[in-house]
Amino acid sequence: MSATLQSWRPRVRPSGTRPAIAVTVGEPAGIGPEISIRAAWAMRNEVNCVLLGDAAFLAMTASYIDPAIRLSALSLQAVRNGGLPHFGPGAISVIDVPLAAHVAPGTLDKENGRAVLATLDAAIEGVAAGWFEAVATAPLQKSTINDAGVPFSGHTEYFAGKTGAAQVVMLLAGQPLQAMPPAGEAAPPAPPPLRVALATTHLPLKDVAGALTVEGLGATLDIIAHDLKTKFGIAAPRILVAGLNPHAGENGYLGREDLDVVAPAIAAAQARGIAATGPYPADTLFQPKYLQHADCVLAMYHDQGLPVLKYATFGRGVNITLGLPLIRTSVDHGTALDLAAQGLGRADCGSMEEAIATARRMADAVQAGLPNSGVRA
Ligand SMILES: NC(=O)C1=CN([C@@H]2O[C@H](COP(=O)(O)OP(=O)(O)OC[C@H]3O[C@@H](n4cnc5c(N)ncnc54)[C@H](O)[C@@H]3O)[C@@H](O)[C@H]2O)C=CC1
Ligand SMILES: NCC(=O)COP(=O)(O)O
Repeated sequence: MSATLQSWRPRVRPSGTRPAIAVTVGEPAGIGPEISIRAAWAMRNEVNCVLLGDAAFLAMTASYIDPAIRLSALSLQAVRNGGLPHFGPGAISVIDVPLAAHVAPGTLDKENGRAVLATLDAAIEGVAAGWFEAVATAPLQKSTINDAGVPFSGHTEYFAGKTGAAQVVMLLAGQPLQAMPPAGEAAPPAPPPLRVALATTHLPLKDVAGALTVEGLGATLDIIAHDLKTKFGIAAPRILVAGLNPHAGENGYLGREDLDVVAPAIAAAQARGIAATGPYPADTLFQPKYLQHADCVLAMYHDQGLPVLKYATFGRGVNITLGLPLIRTSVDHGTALDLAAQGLGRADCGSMEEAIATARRMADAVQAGLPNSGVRA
């Protein structure tokens, strides 16, 4: 990727236009193509979703979903030569990134692994070139990319590597579901959105403790505070930090990391003006009485934070990569090969719609911070 950091500076959105958001359609044998098409079509009046994937395969899929859906295909070279055309909302734009092999829904084929990666590369290229304001990614199958011969642990790490980001943070966010009130009673106020960031991402559990350092956690807290301000419009983000060990280490009797690493990182962040507190025992941290006074929880590892978030919000959650020089959001679920194998119409596209809507809100917040921008978040 040849883009310099300067070239990531977003352009001012022309007034009256829809933001262009790249949507990578993910693993072709999974539900990604279907939920990408459905979400792009449902949201076409607010967002110009540009699908990145195999144009012929997407056209066939769209025709089975609903013959009324219109797609306009472009070649990547045409966009490189002439920029992204300003189509209206009557059709979804597709930039053709051809697959190598026929797709059998539900059945993985490593022959297509590199084509999936090529969609990510095209999305990154398009943001650097100013075609897109953000990227929303449908789920891909990490194992297929590895089977295709490319070591790959996730979009998060891949986008970090390709954009030269020194450190990134995975954050999942969603609106918790509320129980229905008894008949005749008013519903209580909606809870605030739950945001859970991770200090470590796709790492075997045995390696987590060794990966936590005072400096690394400090950089993670800096990224969360910075991006919640600039991309979410939260003026002074409040971050609750979970401990690593049971009971946050029980004063050193259940592990020293909370005393020796987590607490000093929090103290140093506080000295830099960041409203971080903790470490709190993770098992009791996720209670409304704490969460209502917080903008984000920082969990120490993947399965400490994400089961809580997904239990509360599955199907409407969004995965956001902080610390990148671009906006990248994704769904809260995987490729659901089991559903894809059964045919179209089984997958819920709520999380994909929320990923696109979140990317749009973040793009609006960035636009609101640009000089000469008329857009307000
Ligand atoms: N953003 C991404 O690219 C992500 C990719 N993955 C990848 O997906 C692959 C499969 O992961 P799994 O752990 O099997 O999780 P999965 O999310 O694909 O499936 C878990 C269960 O949830 C259901 N499910 C998932 N999405 C659904 C939807 N939209 N509507 C209705 N039901 C849905 C599935 O049918 C299955 O029963 C792995 O390779 C994993 O790495 C997982 C999470 C995120
Ligand atoms: N559990 C989240 C996940 O696996 C998604 O990872 P990424 O592909 O967004 O890095």
